[in-house]
Amino acid sequence: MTRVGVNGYGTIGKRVSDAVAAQPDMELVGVTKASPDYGVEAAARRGYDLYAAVEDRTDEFAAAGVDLAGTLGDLLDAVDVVVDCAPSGVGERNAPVYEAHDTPAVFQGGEDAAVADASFNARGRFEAARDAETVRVVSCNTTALSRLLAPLDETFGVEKARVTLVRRGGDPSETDRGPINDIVPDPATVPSHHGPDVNEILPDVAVDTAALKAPVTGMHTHSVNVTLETDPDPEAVRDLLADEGRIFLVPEAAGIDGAGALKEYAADAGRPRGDLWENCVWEESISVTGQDLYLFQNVHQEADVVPENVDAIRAMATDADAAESVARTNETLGVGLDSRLGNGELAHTGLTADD
Ligand SMILES: NC(=O)C1=CN([C@@H]2O[C@H](COP(=O)(O)OP(=O)(O)OC[C@H]3O[C@@H](n4cnc5c(N)ncnc54)[C@H](O)[C@@H]3O)[C@@H](O)[C@H]2O)C=CC1
Ligand SMILES: O=C(OP(=O)(O)O)[C@H](O)COP(=O)(O)O
Repeated sequence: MTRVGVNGYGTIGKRVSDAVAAQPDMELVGVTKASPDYGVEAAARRGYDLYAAVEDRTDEFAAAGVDLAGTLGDLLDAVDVVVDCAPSGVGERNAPVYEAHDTPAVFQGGEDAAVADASFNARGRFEAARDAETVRVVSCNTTALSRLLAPLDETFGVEKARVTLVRRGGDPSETDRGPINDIVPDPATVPSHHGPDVNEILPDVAVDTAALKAPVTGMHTHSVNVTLETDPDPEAVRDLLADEGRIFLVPEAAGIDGAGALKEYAADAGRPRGDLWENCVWEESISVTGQDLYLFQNVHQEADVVPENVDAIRAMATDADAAESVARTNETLGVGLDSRLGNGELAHTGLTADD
């Protein structure tokens, strides 16, 4: 049983906590909060022990009537692995604390690659995390690109990938984010961090990325062009991607035309928080002209890194190999939406079309 703590209970932390708690081979020892806000209620409802992320703020919790099991240091001493889900850049500041407690740590993609011994994606770089003291799960966009480019490279060879990322401005709960009335190159320079970050996972894949931010909160959208080393027909690409457990081919017949309908579909399928853990590749967008493949994919930024965090913990703390870990994570969370509509079964929800 791997004992896990989660430091930072925000968008990613609360999802990683639930995913860890669902694993039969992991125990969620507790989560930290930086302040006694509404997140405290969510943790309490799930029965998670609460620790203060910042020692000198324990009085705030007492004043709000919130019971604490201890502080971050107590949590670190009680776990085999801590998952840092603090805001971007704060993870780097937390790193010496983890080291002082001799606690292996998983960081998130908002941190620079240098924060950890290895960058991680289960599809491309599981073994790199084996026995590492520190691992960084790459960002949501980088995770999605790695999941897509790894099988394309293995099967058809990637000569060069060019990706334009239209990033959501902020998460739905982030009222202070933007833009609210523009589409902004972000960064205006090329490449964005995503291409070099993909190379932390797939060092031999040539990839250029350019990124913008748009006034939406639901999902990121990628416009992908990959020059392959062969010229497969679109059917072969479709079949390849359909076999990837963490890619959902959005079927044309579903009438799903954007992030709003995708999120509605996920909620209807019984997904917690309407989460889409998979890359959502628009099936009808898969086009091949000679060696050039084109497609669109959507990425639920709040969710796709969650199964990767679970696998990163397993890679660091157990002997499980990539296939075993991914299968177990997918099974326990219910990752893998069915592209065939109307088959009377809503993927992995336990619901049937009659419910
Ligand atoms: N939200 C997203 O779309 C994604 C975020 N990430 C990365 O995940 C990390 C976390 O991001 P979010 O969950 O979005 O942030 P968030 O702001 O939603 O959550 C961070 C939480 O950490 C708490 N916190 C503040 N100071 C802390 C400290 N010193 N120690 C521990 N916790 C502290 C905050 O109160 C908050 O509850 C970042 O590195 C981010 O780049 C990665 C993929 C997607
Ligand atoms: O990891 C993410 O995006 P990224 O892959 O564009 O860095 C998350 O969506 C967080 O991005 P943010 O830094 O815009 O909050």
